[in-house]
Amino acid sequence: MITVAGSGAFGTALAISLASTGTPVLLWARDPEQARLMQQSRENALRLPGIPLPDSLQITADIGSIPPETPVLVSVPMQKLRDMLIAHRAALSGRTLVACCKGVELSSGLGPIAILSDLVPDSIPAILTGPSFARDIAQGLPTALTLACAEAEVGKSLQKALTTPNLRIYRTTDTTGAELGGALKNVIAIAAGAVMGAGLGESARAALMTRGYAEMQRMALALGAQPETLAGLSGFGDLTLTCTSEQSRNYRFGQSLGRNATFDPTITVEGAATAHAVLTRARTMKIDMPITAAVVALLDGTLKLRQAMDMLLSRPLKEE
Ligand SMILES: NC(=O)C1=CN([C@@H]2O[C@H](COP(=O)(O)OP(=O)(O)OC[C@H]3O[C@@H](n4cnc5c(N)ncnc54)[C@H](OP(=O)(O)O)[C@@H]3O)[C@@H](O)[C@H]2O)C=CC1
Ligand SMILES: O=C(CO)COP(=O)(O)O
Repeated sequence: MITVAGSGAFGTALAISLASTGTPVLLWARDPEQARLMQQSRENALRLPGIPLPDSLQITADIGSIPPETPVLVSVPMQKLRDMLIAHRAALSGRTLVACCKGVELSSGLGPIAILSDLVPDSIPAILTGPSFARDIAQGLPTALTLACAEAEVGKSLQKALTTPNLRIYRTTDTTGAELGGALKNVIAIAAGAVMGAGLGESARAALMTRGYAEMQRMALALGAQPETLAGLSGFGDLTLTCTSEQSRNYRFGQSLGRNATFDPTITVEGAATAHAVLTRARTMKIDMPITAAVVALLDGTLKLRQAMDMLLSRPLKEE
């Protein structure tokens, strides 16, 4: 039995994918009414409408019903992870916990692995990340993700348990690289969306993605990540997906910034809070992250898009 805690788009998609092989899967939704509706209608009409839930997928609002010692995929937005763990740590203790979120916590500057370790110290923390849209996974389209766990044997067993015919899992012990790749690419995706929304062109986007990747590497390597992890699915792979697709909420949010348009505040946009958290950390560590700084200035309204671009373009010329 595998449990997914969090019935958003990604949690539901992972639960559908795992259950599609016949594996018993429990999906926990915090809202009893939503759980009842999903169990009855066999659909997550709120987050993944139109995709049926397989028979071996059961929905519950009772987190205490998760069988002991089985792994739990924790799939809530990054800025909600702490509250969720505090509320439910008794039910989650003593097991492998796989964070399925991308970001850096604004209040602490920590990533999901450190938060899991702090709040549920008797758990084994891991992270599942990489290029994938929830709808693609739920529809059974081919997808590859990275599973990072510092305990190599636990990582191997999770890799096996989470692989399906359409979902190929690679593993690493580099949790720092995996979580930073997934967090930082969302900030660059906002910038890429802004550039495209403002009509600055695909050449500008390619430049931004490449220099954004350089920026991601500077921060991640300084924090101990392996360069191969950044070059893999969780870094370069997810950067590519998120900066080039309107399926991405971070990208669409960036587009709306570029167009000076409004964006539905209820939509999860991980890169916004993460940009602020990362810039604070970068300043303390004296790491140059001009694109992240430009995104923060756009978000805070201290620069307009054209001014942010001028700031990036007028930086001193240097070697690549
Ligand atoms: N969507 C995607 O394509 C992908 C998403 N991800 C990552 O997955 C993570 C989750 O995103 P996603 O599923 O899309 O988000 P959604 O916005 O679709 O859903 C968020 C879910 O989190 C739940 N939630 C929020 N706060 C809490 C809380 N305190 N306790 C319990 N549950 C809570 C919400 O419940 P409620 O409905 O009751 O508010 C909702 O079910 C993000 O970090 C994202 O980057 C990764 C890859 C792909
Ligand atoms: O992380 C994702 C793709 O890998 C999903 O991106 P968004 O959160 O921008 O929709």
